[in-house]
Amino acid sequence: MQDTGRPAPPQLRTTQVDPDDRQALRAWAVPSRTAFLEAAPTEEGLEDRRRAVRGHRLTAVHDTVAGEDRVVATLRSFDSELTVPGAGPVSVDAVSTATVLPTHRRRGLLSRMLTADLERARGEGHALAALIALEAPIYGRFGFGAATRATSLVLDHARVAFRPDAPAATGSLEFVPARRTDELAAVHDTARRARPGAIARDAAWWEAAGRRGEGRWLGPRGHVVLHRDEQGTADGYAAYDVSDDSVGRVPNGTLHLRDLTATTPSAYRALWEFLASIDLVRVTRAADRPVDELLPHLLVDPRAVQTGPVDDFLWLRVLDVPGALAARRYLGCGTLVLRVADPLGLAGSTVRLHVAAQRCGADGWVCPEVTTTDAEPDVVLPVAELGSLLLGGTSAVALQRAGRIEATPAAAQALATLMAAPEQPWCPTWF
Ligand SMILES: CC(=O)SCCNC(=O)CCNC(=O)[C@H](O)C(C)(C)COP(=O)(O)OP(=O)(O)OC[C@H]1O[C@@H](n2cnc3c(N)ncnc32)[C@H](O)[C@@H]1OP(=O)(O)O
Repeated sequence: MQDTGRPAPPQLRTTQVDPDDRQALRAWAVPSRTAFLEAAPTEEGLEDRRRAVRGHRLTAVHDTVAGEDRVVATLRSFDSELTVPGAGPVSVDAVSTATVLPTHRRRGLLSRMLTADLERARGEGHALAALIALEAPIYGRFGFGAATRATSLVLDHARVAFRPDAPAATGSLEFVPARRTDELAAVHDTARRARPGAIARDAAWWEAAGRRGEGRWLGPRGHVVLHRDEQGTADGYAAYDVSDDSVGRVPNGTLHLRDLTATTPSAYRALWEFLASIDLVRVTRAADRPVDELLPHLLVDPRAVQTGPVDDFLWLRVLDVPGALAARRYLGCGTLVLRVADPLGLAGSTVRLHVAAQRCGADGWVCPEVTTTDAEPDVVLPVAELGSLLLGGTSAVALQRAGRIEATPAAAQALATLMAAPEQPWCPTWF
């Protein structure tokens, strides 16, 4: 692994924080919230945090400030699962809470914490690491590439009419208490296993979701509505908060959709139809929705749904090139030699990716053969670009035209065809 070139001053030391050590957790949480421009945690907030991060790896960098030991930088990571095209979930090192106090910025502390975590993850056999970037220019240098995108949407309820050929809304809907999350978790788990880009939500995530309040998944005025199919099995849910901006006697409510997950098109339609029919509400606003949202296709007037802006969401870091390429399945076929360059020296290698039609499964996805090779490459690319390509959300043709990968137009097209996936990758979960 390359050194960052900027050794931390000797008085800085790194520790691992036990979330059950309340004093250590507070010392860790306060500077991270300062860096995120948030207030120091309340006792209740700290307890929430403790529950959410139990079992996670919490790194703290300490400095001596005015004679006192202070945490000046933090990083959190945990083992999770990420769904890849055609093959379901694979293990991933999920990285979060990368913060450095403004007094200690640009001394290489993020570099030190992040490279140590990536090296550990690779050593433990993870082929991938993932994070959600607050600022886009930071993580490319660490080998992360933007792999999923998300968009906001506004639905104008007055313009909603479903097309006659839209899937019928069968089954039933019911409000469920926020704390009764078992069926919601089961619906989400089924959905995320089928959606490239989605990561797992653990029991602590759902436990937190079950508690209402400002800034939580379900705000103080929020509701969860559960959809069941005709056999009574839960197959979709929507969680939303509401606000009322009525002036005088003209109703002007807004529904703030926190989460809508469905495992069938019928449940999906039923949930949107329900939301659009709630009295006193004029619009639904939602953030972090998929860029290939189904809803406009179901409506007589697709412009009832206004989308944008579109932003990157999940960033992927390949830690093992053959492992990452072999983890997913492919719909095309062909053979390409890829030379992957890694600025941190963790995963650089040259591999032959061979996808043969006769290895096609019943579902059409093909299991690849991936081997290291000394052959001349068809495509030379930085590891960050491989992270962007892996889930099928970015086209190799675009990266070649932008000068970010070296390939002939024909080789870029062949790689784009191999990596293509029928759905845009989407991660609906902040971590
Ligand atoms: C996964 C997540 O947790 S996303 C949240 C990230 N955290 C935040 O946004 C909170 C506020 N910001 C911070 O806490 C810090 O400024 C951090 C964590 C972003 C950066 O920490 P630092 O210790 O200053 O980073 P470090 O000194 O290791 O810099 C590494 C490189 O990234 C660059 N870099 C760091 N921050 C930024 C930035 N905001 N924009 C562009 N480049 C940046 C540095 O210039 C440096 O590049 P160089 O090696 O070419 O000189």
